[in-house]
Amino acid sequence: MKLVKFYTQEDIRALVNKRRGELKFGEGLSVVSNWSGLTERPEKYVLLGIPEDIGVRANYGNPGTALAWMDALKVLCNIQQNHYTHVERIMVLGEIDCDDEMRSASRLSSKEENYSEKLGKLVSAIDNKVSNTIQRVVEAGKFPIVIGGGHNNSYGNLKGCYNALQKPVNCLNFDAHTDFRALEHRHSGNGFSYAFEEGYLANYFTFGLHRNYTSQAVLERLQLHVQRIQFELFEDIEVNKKISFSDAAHKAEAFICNDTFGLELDLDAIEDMGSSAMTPGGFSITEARRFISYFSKNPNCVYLHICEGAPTLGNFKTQVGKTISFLISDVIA
Ligand SMILES: N=CN[C@@H](CCC(=O)O)C(=O)O
Repeated sequence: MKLVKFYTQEDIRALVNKRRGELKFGEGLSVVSNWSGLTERPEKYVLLGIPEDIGVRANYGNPGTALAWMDALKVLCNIQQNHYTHVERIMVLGEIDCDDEMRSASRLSSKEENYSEKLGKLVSAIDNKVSNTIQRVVEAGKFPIVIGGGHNNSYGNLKGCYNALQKPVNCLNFDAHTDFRALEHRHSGNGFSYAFEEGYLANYFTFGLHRNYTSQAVLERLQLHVQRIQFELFEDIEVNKKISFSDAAHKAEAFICNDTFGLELDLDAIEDMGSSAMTPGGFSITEARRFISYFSKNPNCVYLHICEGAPTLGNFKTQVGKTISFLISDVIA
């Protein structure tokens, strides 16, 4: 099983639009071309893409998340390299090899019997690749920045951390949805419920949950585990103003950040962002940047996953990659 397609320096340089007198980020961005030696590398952050949308399709959502990674990398390679952007802190690993699964998914007809379950099996195959890869990166003492892909990949991130660290980890999720759906076939709506059920996820906090898109069944499931699962509604933060953004963030921090945790951001939490579940009412890009910038710098944070971006679904195709690139640069700055 091939886990990762490692990128070469030439792959990265080919994405740069050179301009005389300027140094673009991609001109200084280093790559790691195999697993050996990762531990010795000086860069803390390891960038990795997951070009798949099978999890979203298996969750009856709109496809398109497979394209977010390359769009984001292209934009990142063309931001400026200067003393604020710190290219020396990050390296590119490459992408999870999803080719076989994407090919198999494209051969399935949505009309055929057990279509979603068949997609779910392909999602499980990607889960294995993601968890093995994250395990290796975390074991090397590095901080993975993972660009999805669907939110199904939260499961592989958490399992990989569990295997590397030999303990369940907490998770802080900036998201309109809990993705704590039923333990049916694997898809983008049950990454956290599966990780919780299988013991990889300890405490879980969803920041900015949309009340209109959370079923009563999910709310009751969360309530069963109130000691370990909490959320703050988007409406209470931004509409009713029952709690300020910073008080809600501090509540999440107290619940999650006193132990090892993963940080997840679903782009569908951001207003008008191209994503499977795009919303006209959500957080601003600047709020998302402030959140990720703050929490990713906590010493207990072990990875960041930015997911569900679907450039072709948005009003502004180029803005998904640019938003992801802002978020990556906020982490390393
Ligand atoms: N990861 C996203 N999950 C959401 C969104 C589904 C959708 O695409 O509409 C969910 O399952 O509710």
